[in-house]
Amino acid sequence: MTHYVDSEVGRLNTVLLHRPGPELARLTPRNNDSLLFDAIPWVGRAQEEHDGFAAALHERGVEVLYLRNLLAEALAIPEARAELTDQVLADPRLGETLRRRVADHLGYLDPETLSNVLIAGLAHEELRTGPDRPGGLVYRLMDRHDFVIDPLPNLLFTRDSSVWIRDRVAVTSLAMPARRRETSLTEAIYRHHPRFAGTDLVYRPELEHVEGGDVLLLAPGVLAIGVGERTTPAGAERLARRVFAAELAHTLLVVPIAQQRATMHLDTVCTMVDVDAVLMYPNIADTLSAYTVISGTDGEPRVDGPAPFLRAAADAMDLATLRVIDTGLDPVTAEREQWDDGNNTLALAPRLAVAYERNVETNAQLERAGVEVIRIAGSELGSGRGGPRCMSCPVARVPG
Ligand SMILES: NC(=O)NCCC[C@H](N)C(=O)O
Repeated sequence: MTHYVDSEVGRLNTVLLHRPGPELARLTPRNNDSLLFDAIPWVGRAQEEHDGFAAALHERGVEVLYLRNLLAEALAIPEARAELTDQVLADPRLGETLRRRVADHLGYLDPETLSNVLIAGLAHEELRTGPDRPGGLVYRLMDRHDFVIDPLPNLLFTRDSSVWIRDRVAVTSLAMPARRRETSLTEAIYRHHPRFAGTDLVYRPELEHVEGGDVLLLAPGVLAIGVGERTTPAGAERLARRVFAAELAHTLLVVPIAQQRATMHLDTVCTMVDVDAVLMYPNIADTLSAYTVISGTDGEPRVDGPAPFLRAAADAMDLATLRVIDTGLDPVTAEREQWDDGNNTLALAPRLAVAYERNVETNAQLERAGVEVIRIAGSELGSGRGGPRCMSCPVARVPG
């Protein structure tokens, strides 16, 4: 099995998705902000929409791996099980008594049920306690709406917790507390699942913050990385050092983006739809800049710039120009469609992209520019503020 990704647009062979499940049913008006959702999704409809997304990929010959299944399979391996339960039990909120109770509870679960609990979390009332099984002071003082193990509704956005760069995987370091535990699951899958035996990790969750939505593989050997609300400049520098040391890339473009929710990741404003074309939010196309980082002869990253992003990218990619397809014909439409993930397309091959159907103008722009658009429904999926690219982690693409 070849796991290899060196571009955004090489024909997609294998992708990692997460079909949303009970973790979405944990969202309430009390917790949706801290869990990074803008609304309370209708779970059944979100699942239907996600199945539509997966079916569109299947129809085009893409192998779809589901994170929930890989996790359950990995949890059948004792080391993986021990690591993941220890990690949950290390939560300092628990205290000794509750920690013992949770350990008992998890100890009885089969791998599939444990996988579901690690994803959906454990609610206060789901933990069996009683005179013979006391929860202790911490449990007594918990609000019944609190979670003993927090749910991971953003696991849906598999792009962010790991990124394949050639034959290595970067397990990222997520910035938001609500998402941190996601990478313990992805790391366990890559380290323990037989399918990924022998895969080297080029980045790890304990390093400086880097999120996958900020990493674009512009061309073989050329990465762009957004720095803003999530990925930090220190994270970008660390990733540069690691990919240079492993000879996975020769150039990394560091792209500052506004530190706000609408532009939380670089892929919310820019995705690639052809080897020489990006779909880009027009309100920033002319102002986006990039620092070009290359590996110096002494191994230290050498930094040039800033320069306009489109110029720096074309130079690094050895192109005369990088074509820009912009989202929306007027600034208001562009702003609305950018918010609804119009820019966030997933390329299945050059000039073939999956996009949310609701972004009518953006999709028409893509078609005018010669890109075939596979439209999917996303009214419920979009409540987490992510589109087709955010919801997919390419594991194998035809090399560029
Ligand atoms: N690459 C992406 O833009 N992913 C979308 C992440 C959305 C999620 N609710 C978050 O705030 O992290």
